[in-house]
Amino acid sequence: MKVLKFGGSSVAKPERIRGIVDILKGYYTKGEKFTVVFSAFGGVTDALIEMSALAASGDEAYEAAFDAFRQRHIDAVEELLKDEFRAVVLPELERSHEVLKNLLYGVFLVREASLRTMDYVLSFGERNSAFIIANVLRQSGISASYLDARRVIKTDKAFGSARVDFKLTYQKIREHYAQHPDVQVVTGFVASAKGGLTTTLGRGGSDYTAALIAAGLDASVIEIWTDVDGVLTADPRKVKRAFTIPSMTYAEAMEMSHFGAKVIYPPTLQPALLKKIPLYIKNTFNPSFEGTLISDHADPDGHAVKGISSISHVALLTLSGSGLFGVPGIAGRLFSSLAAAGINIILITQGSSEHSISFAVQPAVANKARKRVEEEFEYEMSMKVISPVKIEADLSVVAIIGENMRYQPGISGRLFQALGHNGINAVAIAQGSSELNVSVVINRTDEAKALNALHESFFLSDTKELHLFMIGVGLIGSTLIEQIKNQGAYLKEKRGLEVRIVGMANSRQMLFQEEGIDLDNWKAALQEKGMDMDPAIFIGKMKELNLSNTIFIDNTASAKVAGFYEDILNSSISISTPNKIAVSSGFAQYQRLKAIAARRGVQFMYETNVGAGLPVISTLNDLIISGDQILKIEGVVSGSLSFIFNNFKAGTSFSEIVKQAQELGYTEPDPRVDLNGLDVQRKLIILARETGLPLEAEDVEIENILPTACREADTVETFFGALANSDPHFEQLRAEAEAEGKALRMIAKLEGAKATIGLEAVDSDHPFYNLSGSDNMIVFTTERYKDRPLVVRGPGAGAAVTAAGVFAEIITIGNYLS
Ligand SMILES: NC(=O)c1ccc[n+]([C@@H]2O[C@H](COP(=O)([O-])OP(=O)(O)OC[C@H]3O[C@@H](n4cnc5c(N)ncnc54)[C@H](O)[C@@H]3O)[C@@H](O)[C@H]2O)c1
Ligand SMILES: N[C@@H](CCO)C(=O)O
Ligand code: NA
Repeated sequence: MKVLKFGGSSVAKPERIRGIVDILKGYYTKGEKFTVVFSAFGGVTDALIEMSALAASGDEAYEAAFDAFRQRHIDAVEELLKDEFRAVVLPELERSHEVLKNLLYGVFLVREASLRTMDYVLSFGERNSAFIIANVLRQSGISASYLDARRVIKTDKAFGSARVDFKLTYQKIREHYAQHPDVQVVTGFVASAKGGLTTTLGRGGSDYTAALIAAGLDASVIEIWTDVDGVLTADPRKVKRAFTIPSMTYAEAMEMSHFGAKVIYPPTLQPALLKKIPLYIKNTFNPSFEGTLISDHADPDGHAVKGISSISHVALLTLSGSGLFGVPGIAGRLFSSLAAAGINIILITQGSSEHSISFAVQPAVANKARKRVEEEFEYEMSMKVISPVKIEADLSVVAIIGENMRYQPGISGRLFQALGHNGINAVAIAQGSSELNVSVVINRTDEAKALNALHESFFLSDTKELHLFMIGVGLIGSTLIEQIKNQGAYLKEKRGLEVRIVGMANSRQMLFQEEGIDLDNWKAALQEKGMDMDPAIFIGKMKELNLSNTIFIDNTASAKVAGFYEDILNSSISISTPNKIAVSSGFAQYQRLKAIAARRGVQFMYETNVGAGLPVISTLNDLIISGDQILKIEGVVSGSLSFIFNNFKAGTSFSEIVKQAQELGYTEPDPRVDLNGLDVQRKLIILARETGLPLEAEDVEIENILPTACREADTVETFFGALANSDPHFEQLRAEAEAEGKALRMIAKLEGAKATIGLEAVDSDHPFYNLSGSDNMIVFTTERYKDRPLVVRGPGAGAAVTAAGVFAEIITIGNYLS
């Protein structure tokens, strides 16, 4: 025997009831034996409560509410039943409506709706629905009859939430079903007490009805039909990628429901649980879907963590002081005082130092709880051995739930890593030794981020979403976007990474789309839908969205944007940037940013600051961490200057070649930053700092090659004019070098603490002589690479290689985040 139960949402509309008839016909034609329990039509119980409340308050509007109730059921009959059935059902229904109408009139007259009266009023909801549906089933050819559960479910007289007399109930159920072999269509929720008084079973009552009948009949299975695909791994309103849990244990289901997964209310399923009757949660709107099986068996191969859940609003209270240590009875008094005040405790934690006990309650009772506890410990507080109770509000509890956690080390490590990498602070932690759930109290603003981060870490470790916020969509930025777009499918399929650009901005506009900006149309979207750009608002929005796996990308050359790094890192958001300003400004600032990133456990990456995509900074860091001593760093580190001098041959003009370098995307947004040595200086400073030298800009000697008129030009255009005037000067330098068989190279050098940048004419046997294109070449002479130095060489500027360097960092950070 199978017991099925359909909730209110499943029978809210006549067409849904037709769907149920199809499902049941399927069972029936297969010859399966079943009985089916119905809740009242969706919304009916609330309507009955409301009309009684109106009547009890003397408001005649109850009549209109009753009329609507009556009409709704008559409409359903007319829609679902043919004439011959209607002729039987309607008069019956009208008789019952007459009783309800009189009952409400009585309530109206005496201005009172007691729990006892209410139970009777509410019973009309389930009685109507089960009665109507029983007839719809008969009409469809199923041999079925209506069972008013008051005949079999027997309770005491605790109206509103009556206690079941199990022995009597099971006996009545067995007797009834023995005499009625056809399909019994049962009213959920209602029962009766001695003297035929109508009672109800309280919250989750129809599930309870189904469980009682299943237990009474030793049913093989219970199916709870609802409007979702079973129990999901997390609340789908907060975690978009939540999915159905195929199977779980009663204990797990119990834990999930404590944390607000509203699919079932497990206490009511206790009768079935005691008899180990398995339970399916099925979707009326997706009947072929497997749903969730809840049974006695832990699935040894299943996920260690079955679900992730949360309680959105809690307050944490802490009792602390020397008066707690080694004094028995403190916890007893604390919790007794709260119990006496009727305060429910959600979570408790005490460290073994016994210095403090923290417990979470609903925020609404936090002040009352504090007051009660302070009364209880008034003496100890006056003696100053216990401190006043501390309240922390605006908190949430998130929990991971699963029976198999018990057998697996590393689960809590993973939990805290996922929280930590997303910058979520654990305010308090609780785990019972049953190891069925680990609960963490966090700030409420982090709730959704925490749920998503945990969900990703435990269920989707092979697919992860990165959320990028990108300022600067010029040459490098737009190239990066193109690369992300082209590589998207590969990353998703092969690396399980879904890269979304959630925020983007140029100096004029900014755009946010939580589901990810469409990378085929980002330019138009930014222009048409973007709002006025303000970096402070951009960063504020990024923090407010508070998405898991957030990465900030700065593709500008702006000092203003770089000024926000401290704030961003402090918000536990990782950064990747080709912008050299932050790292090459004051040494103190460089150190501070590094320290903040380390403290917050986030990444601050800027490999493209030197040699663009070439592995220069990472190589240097590898040398240093492996204990090598850096003796000298020498290099051509400007891609544009390299290109310019590599291509500056007889018959060309210097200014023309600078223009070409600009057009090829090698130069800084203002090419003078390359020509005046500032860009090279920044790179040398960065390299020196990575070796541990507290180098400042003024410590670097730069040979200036740019004539004053060029340096002082107002705009980039006037600069090019001035540069053309200086062509003869550069031609003379070139010709002199060539005459000696040499080539001009702008060389940066760091030896000991001495940092210099200068234009040198190098011989044909010099390693820098043969550079071509925008090549950079960095030569590390170290204790281990002394006779033959370590060399990194290759194109050191250009949109594709630079963007690719940033892209690689995004992936590195993404891998780190999970
Ligand atoms: N070109 C290269 O080969 C190369 C190599 C390594 C590093 N870089 C660095 O990459 C960065 C970007 O270079 P690019 O060539 O793409 O520059 P670009 O001028 O083409 O683009 C800069 C972008 O930043 C935006 N921007 C500037 N200031 C802003 C502000 N205050 N707020 C918001 N947006 C702002 C602009 O609107 C534009 O979208 C620079 O820091 C550069 O040093 C470039
Ligand atoms: N303008 C820079 C880009 C790379 O940082 C260069 O020419 O090297
Ligand atoms: Na690099």
